[in-house]
Amino acid sequence: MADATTLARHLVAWNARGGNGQNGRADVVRTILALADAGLAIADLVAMGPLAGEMAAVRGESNGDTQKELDLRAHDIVVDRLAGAPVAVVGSEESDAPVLLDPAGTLAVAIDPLDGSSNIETNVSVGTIFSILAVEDAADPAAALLQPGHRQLAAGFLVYGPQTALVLTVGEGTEIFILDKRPTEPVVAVQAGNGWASPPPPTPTAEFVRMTSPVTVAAETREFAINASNQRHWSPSVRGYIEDCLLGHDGPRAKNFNMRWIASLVADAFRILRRGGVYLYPADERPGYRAGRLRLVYEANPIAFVIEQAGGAATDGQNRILDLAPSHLHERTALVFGSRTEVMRVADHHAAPPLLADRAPLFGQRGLLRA
Ligand SMILES: O=P(O)(O)OC[C@H]1O[C@](O)(COP(=O)(O)O)[C@@H](O)[C@@H]1O
Ligand SMILES: [Mg+2]
Ligand SMILES: [Mg+2]
Repeated sequence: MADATTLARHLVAWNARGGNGQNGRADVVRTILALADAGLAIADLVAMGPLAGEMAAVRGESNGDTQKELDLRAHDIVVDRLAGAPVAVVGSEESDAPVLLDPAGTLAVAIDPLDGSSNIETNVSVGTIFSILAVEDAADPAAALLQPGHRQLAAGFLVYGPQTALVLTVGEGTEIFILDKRPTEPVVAVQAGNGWASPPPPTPTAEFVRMTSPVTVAAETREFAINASNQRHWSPSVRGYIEDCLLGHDGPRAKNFNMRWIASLVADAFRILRRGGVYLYPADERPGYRAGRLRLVYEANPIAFVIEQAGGAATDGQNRILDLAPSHLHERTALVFGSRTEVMRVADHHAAPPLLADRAPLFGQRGLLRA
């Protein structure tokens, strides 16, 4: 359920609680509103699909990933909107080097302008992930992007799905806002002789409206998310964990599990926020995947901040994501997040990897799914 509070009102109240601009909150507010504005424009583009052009057409390559038309358009929209905010630098998935903006800006933004690019042409949810950090050295603003995730001032993501949703944390819990595009009725009273033949038309709006309560990730779950087509590349720890889930009621977990994989991190994260679950994108032995697939600075860190603030957990299998020190903007990491007890169980498997051949009726030599 939504309450009447808009994103702007929510942030103005947060700023007031912090002393109205005495501690840099006003700059964070302006930056979040600029990102929300970018989200509106990207949502419109996504909704147009092929009517707006060949959004899934491959246009280039950046940091080992292909860039599609919508990736680049989303990047341009974000940089354009952030140019009017107090932002010194943007570290984007779609740009090898950080993009320098206002030299007097106090903030750095790390961004995945369009997450879930493999879904663009399929009418499945995609999104935008963002992280806001303080610039500490005005002479080298890009250094701010390499702070560990626990130093994020704010983070969140947008999902362009059946609903356009904005998930946000400023370090005081996690909130969900839903885009409300219903027109507002005019407040002008129609009186005889006032010149109005009929009421003025309703004003179109586009407001993010807050859901009533902060979101909490269920501690327990029976649902996991992993790209199972990579099973043959997984480590014994990951195989052991997934095998236990697949054995269901008859296995060591003594309960049946469901599986979901949307292949849009934002959409999988949104589902986990709403009904629990665990997401795994582990590292594996393939070239390009040995440090994982997802990016620490603009994917894992903001998702981890949002999930922790909602009571969940996020690790690389062993270490807390928010404690990792990035060495470069496009660094990859393994990522496991979601329901706390389940994330801890995955960590237990990493701490004591099972002997695969001894224990794996599904994946071992004698298994149904031979490794
Ligand atoms: O295609 P795969 O290997 O299943 O990977 C899917 C994952 O990759 C991502 O699409 C990576 O993000 P980008 O689309 O921003 O590159 C995640 O959203 C998603 O969870
Ligand atoms: Mg992404
Ligand atoms: Mg992307």
